[in-house]
Amino acid sequence: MMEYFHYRYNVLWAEEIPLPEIASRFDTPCYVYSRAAIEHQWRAFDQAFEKHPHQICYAVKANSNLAVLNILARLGSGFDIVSVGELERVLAAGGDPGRIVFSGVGKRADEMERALAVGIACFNVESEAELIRLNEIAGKLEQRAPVSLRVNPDVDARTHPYIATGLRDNKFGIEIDQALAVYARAATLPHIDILGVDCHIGSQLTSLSPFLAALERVLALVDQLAERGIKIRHIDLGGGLGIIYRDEAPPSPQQYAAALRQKLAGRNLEIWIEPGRAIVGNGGVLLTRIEYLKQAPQKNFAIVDAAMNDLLRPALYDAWQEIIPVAVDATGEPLFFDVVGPVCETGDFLGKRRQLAIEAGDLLVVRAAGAYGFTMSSNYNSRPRAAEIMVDGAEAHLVRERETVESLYRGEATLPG
Ligand SMILES: Cc1ncc(COP(=O)(O)O)c(C=O)c1O
Ligand SMILES: N[C@@H](CCCC[NH3+])C(=O)O
Repeated sequence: MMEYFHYRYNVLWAEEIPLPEIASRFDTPCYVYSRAAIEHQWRAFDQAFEKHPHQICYAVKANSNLAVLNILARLGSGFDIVSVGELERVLAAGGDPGRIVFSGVGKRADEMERALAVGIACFNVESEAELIRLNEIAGKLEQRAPVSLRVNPDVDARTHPYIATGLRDNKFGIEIDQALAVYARAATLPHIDILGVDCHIGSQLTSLSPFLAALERVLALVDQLAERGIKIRHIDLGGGLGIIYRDEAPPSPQQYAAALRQKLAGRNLEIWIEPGRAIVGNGGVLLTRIEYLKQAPQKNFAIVDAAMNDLLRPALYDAWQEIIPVAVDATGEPLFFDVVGPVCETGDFLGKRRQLAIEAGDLLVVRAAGAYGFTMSSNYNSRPRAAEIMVDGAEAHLVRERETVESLYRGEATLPG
């Protein structure tokens, strides 16, 4: 009798829909998400701040599937966006514009206009030039733009260099030493309303100390601003709390929130945060089928139907994500395999040297793929993007169709003549 994979340790899937059933209904590769897991994580953050005034602005870039956004909107979540595309997705999913913060170093004029028109909660402004542009556009619309300045606190997040954002060398934010001057300028601008101070130091952080170091610097700035008559209502500490992929031991949302609450005790400051990965990362898997096994004296390959275009993290960051067979009745000797996709790049792998007892045709899951999985996927090698499935109790819903091959060239043209 075939037993079906279901989740172990840190993931909370109440559901037990057999993944082979999902694969045969929706085909592979596909992303499978759990509503229960996503809701559980959002609530964990929300409850952990207890009575301290707070706002959880989920970072849409981690997973922008409409069903995911809708689940969070129904919980009353805020959203952190970085483009007008993300803004429209949040609105389409029923998100409240009054709970949206807009981050990013390169906001275009049309993006600012649209965000002002729908009445977002706050722009996290990343440079003086952006501030000036926002003031002009808000003026044209006869509005005042709500603003935090994103400061770069020069704190080492101790994460992969590609996803560390809070060091002086990174492109993000305004150097904290210059922040006072930029706030003073902002205070003179007629169409800018100063609300807060923002920072985000990086992603997949596995210890509290960089968050606390950044918060201390931000609080010192808040005090200096108060001395100059500039009142700050909230601090936005960004996202970045890490998850378990392998053997990391990140703080829980409870530990994280408790540490922040302690630092903010006695201050009249709301805390806003922008977690992405920690809300959805462990709420999703990538389901893929083995096309071929290729065994050689030196090396074995499991060639699967998902590839770097579906899940880029291993190729881009050398990220390790657990890969396990769906069926747990495997017989046969486990061997070491590189699990690779069909894309024509040597860097196209999902995992290296994984000990697996598998056969061609078997299903595998890549775990912790709910964040930065589908959202970083591409059509490289003209591969259609995978389907996305949401498991909700005893039901599995198709929440984004697999792309068709025809959709890959819709809107393109050959030259006339
Ligand atoms: C400004 C900003 N906020 C929030 C996030 C979300 O980060 P994470 O998914 O690590 O929580 C990011 C990405 O690192 C970001 O750049
Ligand atoms: N895409 C990255 C995280 C970057 C976060 C965006 N600021 C990852 O998969 O880990």
